[in-house]
Amino acid sequence: MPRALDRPAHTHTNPSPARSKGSPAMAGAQGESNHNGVGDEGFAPKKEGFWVLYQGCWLRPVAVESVKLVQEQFQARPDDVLLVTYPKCGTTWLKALAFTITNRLLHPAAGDDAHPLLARHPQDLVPFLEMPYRQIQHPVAELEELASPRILSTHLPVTLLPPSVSGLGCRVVYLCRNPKDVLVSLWHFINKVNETYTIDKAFELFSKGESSYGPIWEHNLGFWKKSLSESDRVLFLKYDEMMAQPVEHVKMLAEFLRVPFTEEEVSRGVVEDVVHLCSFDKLKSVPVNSSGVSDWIGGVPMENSSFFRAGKVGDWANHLTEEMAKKLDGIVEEKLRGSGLTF
Ligand SMILES: Nc1ncnc2c1ncn2[C@@H]1O[C@H](COP(=O)(O)OS(=O)(=O)O)[C@@H](OP(=O)(O)O)[C@H]1O
Repeated sequence: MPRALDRPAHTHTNPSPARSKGSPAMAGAQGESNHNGVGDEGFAPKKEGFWVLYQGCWLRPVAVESVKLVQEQFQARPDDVLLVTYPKCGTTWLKALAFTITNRLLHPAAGDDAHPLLARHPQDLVPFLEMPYRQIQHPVAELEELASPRILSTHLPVTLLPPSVSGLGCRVVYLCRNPKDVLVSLWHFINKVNETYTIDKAFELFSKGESSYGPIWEHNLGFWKKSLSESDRVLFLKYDEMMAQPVEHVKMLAEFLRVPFTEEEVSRGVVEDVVHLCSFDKLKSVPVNSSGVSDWIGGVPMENSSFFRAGKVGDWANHLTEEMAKKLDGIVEEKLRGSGLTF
C-alpha cells in the first residue's frame, strides 16, 4: 500500500474547522457591498471593477498583501502537492477528491460514518495558501505545522506562485472549466452578497479579464504550458471531462498523488465509492454543506450551500444570451489560439 496512506497525513490539514471556508478570490467581491467596517480599506473599487493589477493578475488590494506574504513566507516542501484552480472551476470538488483519495485507508469512502466529509465542509479539509481576510500577518504559519506530504490549495496563477514551488519540484493538480460556466458560477456566488454585480456587469468585466485572479485565459495558459513542458509535475484537468468520466479521473488523480488504487481496490469498487462520496449530489446533501453559514469572508458571512449550486456542465446557456456566449467564446479562442488548449 502506498506510503501516504499509512498515516493520516491530511486529516489535520486545517486545525480550525471554521477557519478556511470559502475561496479567497470570492472574498473580495463579497466584501464590495459590505459597509460594516470590516476591512473596508481593501474593498475600494479600482477603475470600474473591484481589482488592482498586480504583476499581471487582477487582485483585490487586500489579496495583494496576502500574496506578497505568501511569496515571502511560504516554505514549500518537495513533496507538497498544490491543487490549483481559477475560482469557480471545481475547487471544492477537487479538495474533496484529493482528501478522500489520500485518506482512504483511515477513512474508507463507503461505510464510514465518521468520514470527515460528512462532518466538515470540503473547503475546510485542504487549506488555501493565500488568506486575504484571515491572519494576514502570519498567513502561512499554520501550514508549517502540517505533516508531509501536504496537500494545499491556491488560486494563484503560475506567475505568482512562490519560486520554491517550481524550484523544489512540487507537483500541481490544475483544474480548469469552460469560462462561460465559470462566469455564470462566479456571478451567482458574488451576486448573493453584492447585488451590483449583475450578469451584465459580470460579463463586461470578465470579458476584459477583470475578475479575481484573472484574466482567466492567462491563468489557464500558464498551467497549460507547464503541463506540456513538465508533464510529470503538472496534471491538467478539465471540469467538463471530469464530470463525463469521473472514475477514470479519480484513478488518474490517485496515480498522480502517488497513492494509486490497487487491483483489489478496483475490483471492490473503491474508485466508484470515492466518486460517489465526492459527487455533487452527495456533498450537497450533507447537512454541513446544505445549511449553516461559513466564517466571515471579507466581513460577509457566506452560506455553506453557496459552494454547491447547480454542478452542471453548460449551465451558462440558462443565463447568458447567445450574443454574450459568442463574444466570450471569441475572446477566449483568440487568447488561447495556437496553444492547443480549447474549451
Ligand atoms: N462535487 C462537485 N461536483 C461537481 N461540481 C461541484 C461539486 N461541488 C461543487 N461544485 C460546483 O463547483 C462550483 C464552485 O467552484 P469552486 O469550488 O471552485 O468555488 S471556489 O472558487 O472555491 O469558491 C459550483 O459550480 P456552479 O454550480 O456552476 O455554480 C459548484 O456547484
